[in-house]
Amino acid sequence: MWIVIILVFLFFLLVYYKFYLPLQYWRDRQIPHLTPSLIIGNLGPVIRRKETFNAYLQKICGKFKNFRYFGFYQFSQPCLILLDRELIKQIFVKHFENFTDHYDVLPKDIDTFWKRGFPAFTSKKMKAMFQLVTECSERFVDYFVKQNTIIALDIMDAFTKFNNDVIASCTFGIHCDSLINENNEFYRMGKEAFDFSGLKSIKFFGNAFSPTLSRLFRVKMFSTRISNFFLRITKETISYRKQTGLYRPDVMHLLIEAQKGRLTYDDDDLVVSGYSGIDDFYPIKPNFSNKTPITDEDIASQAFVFFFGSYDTMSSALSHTVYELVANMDVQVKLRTEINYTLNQCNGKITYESIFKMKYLDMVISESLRLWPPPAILNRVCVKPFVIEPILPNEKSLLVEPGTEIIIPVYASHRNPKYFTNPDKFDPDRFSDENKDTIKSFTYFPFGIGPRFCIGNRFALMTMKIIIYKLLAHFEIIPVKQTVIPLEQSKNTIMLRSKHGYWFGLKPIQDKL
Ligand code: HEM
Repeated sequence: MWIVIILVFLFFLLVYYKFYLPLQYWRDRQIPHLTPSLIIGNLGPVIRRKETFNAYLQKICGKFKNFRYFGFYQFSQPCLILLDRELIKQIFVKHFENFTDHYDVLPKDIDTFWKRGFPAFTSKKMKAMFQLVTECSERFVDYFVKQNTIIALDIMDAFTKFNNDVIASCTFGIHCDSLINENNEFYRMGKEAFDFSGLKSIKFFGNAFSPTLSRLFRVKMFSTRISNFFLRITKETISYRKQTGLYRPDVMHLLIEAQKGRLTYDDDDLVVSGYSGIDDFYPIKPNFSNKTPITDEDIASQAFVFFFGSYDTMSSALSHTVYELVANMDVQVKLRTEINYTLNQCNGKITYESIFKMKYLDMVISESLRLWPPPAILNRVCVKPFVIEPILPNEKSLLVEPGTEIIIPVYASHRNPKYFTNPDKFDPDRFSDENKDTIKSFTYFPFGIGPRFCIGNRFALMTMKIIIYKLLAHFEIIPVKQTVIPLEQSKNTIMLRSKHGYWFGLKPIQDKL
């Protein structure tokens, strides 16, 4: 009997300390916040699938629009959502050293080389990779061109295969043709690693929303089979290149050079990758040095980080761009005119420089990333105490404690009518030379902000531009019977996803240049 009473007492004590007390965090500090529910915090409408994560966050940001920040609970985890541009700048840029961490699903022990200024995507190195991406794009487009008929397809599935081939080629130096052979090991392993449905979704969202719980239950995101696969192909590649002296201008080459202590830096003869690209923060004078020896395991982890960073983001960004081109046929026609003009200028063979000179292509992609940013939020974790001094009436000084998560609601900011007029309208002209200066700083963040921005941003923009260019040069992209416009977001996932998939038709253009 006593044992039962003690167990019940301990249970309530656990609930009190682990689930009830943390939910008093913002109330105790008199910070504006939404009233949370036990265990799920403020995530109720998302968990109950009443609203999409994006729509919900956008709605509550509107509710707190007169504040610079507000408190939120992801399950029992208190976090701070920033709305004020100046505060975003302070935390993500000026005082970055207080907020160097972020929550993600990558194992914490991966020392991502970005922290040490690894020069993977300088312009010179990208120029070398341009050829590899172009080859993948040509294979992708040829696959459909050969069918010589109107093809209805789920474009996200096709882009996932395309991205798989690009990363396999540019990172690991492996040739895959995933549209033709979707059974290739690289594609299968990638699919398995990034399949966040079923039990994996609990792991994924658990880790993103409640790292403490994930640590408690020792959640492991990627199976040993997957880690072994990436380690094996890395070791095979390294050994093959060492034996044969093979040179390929890819990320694996750079990592092997770093391992040998021979990594070269180039002065960045900058070709601006696009409006969304983050060139200002790029570590042009990199300080990468291998103080500790780089093992094959380190190389495999870095290569996997690139694969991981690009996997969902690329296919999502490309699918939403295609969606907008179908929903806005006038934009598609205008973009094709620019493509045909450029093709004419460079005698039918695109070059690195010509791709980056295409202004309208850049405007279309920038606008698509505004409306549909693949990661809908950015986060940082406080590592050193930081004080947010009061500015507005009723504000108090807030001590941000280590461990507190800080969030920028990117999707909500990109659709905030205060920053973007008629925010739900797809309007590439916002990014025209005449208009782009009216976009306020720290309101648009498709690739993140501050020193921990997306290391692959230039590469992503280059790849997106090449494949959209190639597709539109060969096909009119049209709605088919499964196409649903306007796009309705799925409530079954926190990822940005259309409820009805991304079905479109590729109609060959007969009178090509
Ligand atoms: C359209 C495509 C992409 C978008 C929209 C995107 C966006 C982002 C964003 C928003 C972040 C977080 C930045 C921050 O917290 O400030 C990020 C991080 C990152 N991205 Fe990308 N990304 C894309 C493609 C890529 C590609 C192609 C690669 C690699 C080749 C890549 C590699 C990474 C890496 C390594 C990180 C950092 C991960 C970490 O430090 O934990 N991304 N990306």
